[in-house]
Amino acid sequence: MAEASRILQTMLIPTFSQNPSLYTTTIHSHRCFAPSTAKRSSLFDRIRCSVSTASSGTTESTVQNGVAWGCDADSLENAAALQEWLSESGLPPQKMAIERVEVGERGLIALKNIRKGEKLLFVPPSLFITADSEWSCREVSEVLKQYNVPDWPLLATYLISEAGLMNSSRWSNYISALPRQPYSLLYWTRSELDRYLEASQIRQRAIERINDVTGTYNDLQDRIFSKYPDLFPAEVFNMESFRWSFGILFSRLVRLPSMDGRVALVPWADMLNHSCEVETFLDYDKSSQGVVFTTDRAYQPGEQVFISYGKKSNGELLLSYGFVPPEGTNPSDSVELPLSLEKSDKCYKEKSVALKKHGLSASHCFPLQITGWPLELMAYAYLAVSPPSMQNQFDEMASAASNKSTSKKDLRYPEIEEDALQFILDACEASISKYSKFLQASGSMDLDVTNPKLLNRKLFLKQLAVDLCTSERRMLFRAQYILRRRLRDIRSGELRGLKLFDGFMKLFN
Ligand SMILES: C[S@@+](CC[C@H](N)C(=O)[O-])C[C@H]1O[C@@H](n2cnc3c(N)ncnc32)[C@H](O)[C@@H]1O
Repeated sequence: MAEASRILQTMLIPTFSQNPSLYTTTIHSHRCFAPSTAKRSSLFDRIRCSVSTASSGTTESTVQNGVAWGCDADSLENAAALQEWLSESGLPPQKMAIERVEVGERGLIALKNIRKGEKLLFVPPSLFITADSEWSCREVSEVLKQYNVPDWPLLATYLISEAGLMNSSRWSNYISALPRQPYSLLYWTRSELDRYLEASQIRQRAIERINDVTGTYNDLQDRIFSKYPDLFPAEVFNMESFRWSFGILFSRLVRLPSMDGRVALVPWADMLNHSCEVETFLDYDKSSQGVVFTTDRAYQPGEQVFISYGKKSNGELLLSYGFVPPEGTNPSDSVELPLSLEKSDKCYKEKSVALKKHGLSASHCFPLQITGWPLELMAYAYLAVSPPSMQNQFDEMASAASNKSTSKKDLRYPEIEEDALQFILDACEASISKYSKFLQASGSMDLDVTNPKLLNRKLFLKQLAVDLCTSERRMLFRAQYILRRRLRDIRSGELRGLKLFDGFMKLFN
């Protein structure tokens, strides 16, 4: 599904930050959707439905009245009109239909028995929206061509331009069935991010993303829209419509590996929800000349059909898609652990220089998974604790800490291993206490709210944050346990060594 990181690679503004390590296109599988989960999802979904319009009631200026197009996130009427239009426009008969579902509000359910290994969908290219799609308003497209606007901002502008034309756009049925307010951290206000996601590094990623979207809009506005006010009226092309269109792109854009990684909005295919249990993903099929996916499990009539949006952590799923899978169900889940060099370190300068040479800085985040942590994190820890006498190895350590390093050998410095593990443990425990503080306080948060819509929104965001923080803290607890065990083993080994040495000295004496 949406390859969110690509926005940062193709955007207009060269200063945009990049964090490619966190976004992968590969797919993972897992089991989830136990009955209890489904029950919670439907309750949760009910809150979500009333939340999609509720943010307009917030007092914060960053979330305004939203856009005039699209529909409520669970609307089936618009979805039915979309299905009809797609059939008339060349979508072949399908084995699935759009329905209200337990997971993801609306989704595709099987109408017939679907076998494992079956190809489904067959959406023809005439029904995709890509950077080459024809614009209803030619003049707008001519202007944008002159400025070589990259794919993501171009698609965002395309969507707004077509949406602004309402029924005269060829895509009006598609746009009407899109959520009016996509679930995404783009719609969280700064104080909501600060309040609910203080413990998680996803907060910073969300802030950067919001700034990127705002920066892109400002850049387009300054360089293009303000020069052609008749073609780009402010009532249509404004920050709010860009928040919407980027929210749609982040949650629905597909990268098609078999079309040289081209990005596209694929109506109908983008009604499929994500499951951590499946690995299958959307791609262009050259033989049938359409977007398809191949099922990796069987479905009975009435069951919801899923694809995978990729190997993404719960934080990344929240960031782009606005949901957090149930705890423990996402095998690709990871938490970012922030590490920093000690400012008081005698070699702070030399270590910073070594890190800089390899594209890192004196503070860096590394992903921890329930199964362990990367070699890069250990290398960074070695560097952080190494004494001045090891100065000759700083470069080697910094190189191994950067994921650009080609040699993936497991660096070992037995003389500082204990310090390095203790350094990681301290960082884990500092993080755990932030999460615990938030999770303990979350029970008593927001009770002063009197506006029911606002209460719904706050409860919904808080629940998402609690789910995210619980899953992130769980991985930190696991790392803490492994680190403590390793340290205990090292220390008891040392103790044994010391005792042996003592005994030997006594004998000698
Ligand atoms: C590509 S769209 C899928 C169709 C969407 N449900 C709709 O009705 O338009 C992605 C959005 O679906 C929802 N979604 C997808 N998978 C989900 C899941 N496993 N749990 C909860 N929501 C999910 C999220 O709101 C996400 O932003």
